[in-house]
Amino acid sequence: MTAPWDDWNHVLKLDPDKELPDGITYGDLCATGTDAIEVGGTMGMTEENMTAVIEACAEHDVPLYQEPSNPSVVVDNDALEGYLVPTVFNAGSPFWITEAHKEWVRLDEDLDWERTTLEAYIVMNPEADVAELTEANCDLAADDVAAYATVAERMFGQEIVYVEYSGTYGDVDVVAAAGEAVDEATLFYGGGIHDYDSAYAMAQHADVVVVGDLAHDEGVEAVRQTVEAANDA
Ligand SMILES: CC(C)=CCC/C(C)=C/CC/C(C)=C/CC/C(C)=C/COP(=O)(O)OP(=O)(O)O
Ligand SMILES: O=P(O)(O)OC[C@@H](O)CO
Ligand SMILES: [Mg+2]
Repeated sequence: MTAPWDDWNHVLKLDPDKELPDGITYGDLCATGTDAIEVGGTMGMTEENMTAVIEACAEHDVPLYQEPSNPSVVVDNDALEGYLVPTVFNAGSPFWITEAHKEWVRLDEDLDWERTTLEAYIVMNPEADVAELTEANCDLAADDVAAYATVAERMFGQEIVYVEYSGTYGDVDVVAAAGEAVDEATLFYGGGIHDYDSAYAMAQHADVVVVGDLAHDEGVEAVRQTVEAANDA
């Protein structure tokens, strides 16, 4: 069975808690050629700001996914293609591995399984909000990350493995090791991609590169270059 992300090279992650650069619209960002948009972030998420970004992107022709950071911000919106729900494999607290998910299932009587897929995160930047929140053990060598990727794919049947360096550019050798380790799963890489070369280098090893802050800090042309690199790699 094929999933949409099997065909993706590039994802744009928009943070509802961050502004866009002056003169740039969500429509401009949707038109960069990215394969999909994920709406999410760690801090400052609300149903209201999530919905505002989803609605702003809805009229543009790009697949739209919510990446909820906790069960209370999951929004029901027809514009969404689906939900990409993190689980953090190297979290220090089980809340971020399965407990938040248990609460979601307990409280949501009508969970949309058809449109819900997990992302098996391996969080690598100790300075990132996501690392602090989840108390992630980021002290991992390339072989640790590769082994986590295998655990995610082979033992937990995960479709998406996500090496997350949010806010900083990662170690290419680590991403390469994860790339070697996965077979059927789709490998996402995110963190610090800021131009053609940084996107191209990671896209050599990851199936999908995720670009976040660049959209908020630089804007359309910079994002477009990362799309080009992801497609060239
Ligand atoms: C069960 C449900 C519906 C949700 C739980 C989902 C889980 C386990 C979330 C934990 C990890 C998390 C908060 C993911 C959000 C996506 C992410 C990693 C965003 C990047 O965040 P940062 O760049 O660290 O934070 P800011 O950009 O917001 O500062
Ligand atoms: O914001 P950046 O550093 O591009 O990271 C992208 C994404 O992986 C964040 O979850
Ligand atoms: Mg961020």
